[in-house]
Amino acid sequence: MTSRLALIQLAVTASKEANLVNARAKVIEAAEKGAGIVVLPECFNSPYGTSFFPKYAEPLENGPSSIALSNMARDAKVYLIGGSFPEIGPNSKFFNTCTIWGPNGDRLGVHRKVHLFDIDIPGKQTFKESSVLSAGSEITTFDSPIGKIGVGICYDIRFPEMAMIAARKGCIAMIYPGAFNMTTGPLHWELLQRARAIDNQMYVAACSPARDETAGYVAWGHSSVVDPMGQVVAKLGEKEDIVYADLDVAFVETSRANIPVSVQRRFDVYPDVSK
Ligand SMILES: O=C(O)CCC(=O)C(=O)O
Repeated sequence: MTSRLALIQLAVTASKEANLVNARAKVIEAAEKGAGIVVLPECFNSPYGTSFFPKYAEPLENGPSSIALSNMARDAKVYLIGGSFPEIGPNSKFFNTCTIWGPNGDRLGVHRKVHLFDIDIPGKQTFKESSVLSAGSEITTFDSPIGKIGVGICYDIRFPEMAMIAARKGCIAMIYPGAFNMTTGPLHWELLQRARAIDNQMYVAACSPARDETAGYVAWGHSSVVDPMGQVVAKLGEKEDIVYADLDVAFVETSRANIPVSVQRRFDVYPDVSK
């Protein structure tokens, strides 16, 4: 069983309306090229930055981005992992939120970024999402025609537990809308995808916005797909583009059977890794 995955490395602008129009055109193009599962990047409809989150935030129910994403998924007849957008949620709290849509336009899942991006590499990259955002607290999976798929957002990829739990719940892929930067991108973007893929013998894909050198936060780009043996099977440069890869469930099964680490774990030795 296979399905073609498309990652849309969208050129995000300051105009939410223009971003939604561009995203729609690209989702339809990906579907015409045979994609059954389509992914948009983190903050696909707004610039990425704490000052932008409250300005661009919208509710989950009947906000312009949710309506546009539902229509895109329905009109293109695809499973759509709708990147993320700043959400104004319960008690007026802000979240970095990914919505997942089915080919009939129904919402299949919601992932609120669990691990907020708070880092400080002096002189290079400082960011504090927690100054504005609240964190989600759920591991998110949804059912696709080729099996369960897990969803995280960007910094979530640094936390192996999330992908491991998703894999142990039966996921065959983890998909991360993300926007690494010019410091951590070259160091860790691909390595983390390959690490999570090998840890769990699953496909891992990460979808970035295109690089905009004029933006306050410059995204690394390089949206890519890694297979269950840890090989990079598709990778973009930094410009706006779409990359495709066929997800093959049989390859997940063979990888897990050939190197059976998932059934060799010694939970008797490490029942709780927090200790
Ligand atoms: O982990 C990183 O280096 C980057 C994470 C990030 O940009 C994000 O979570 O939005």
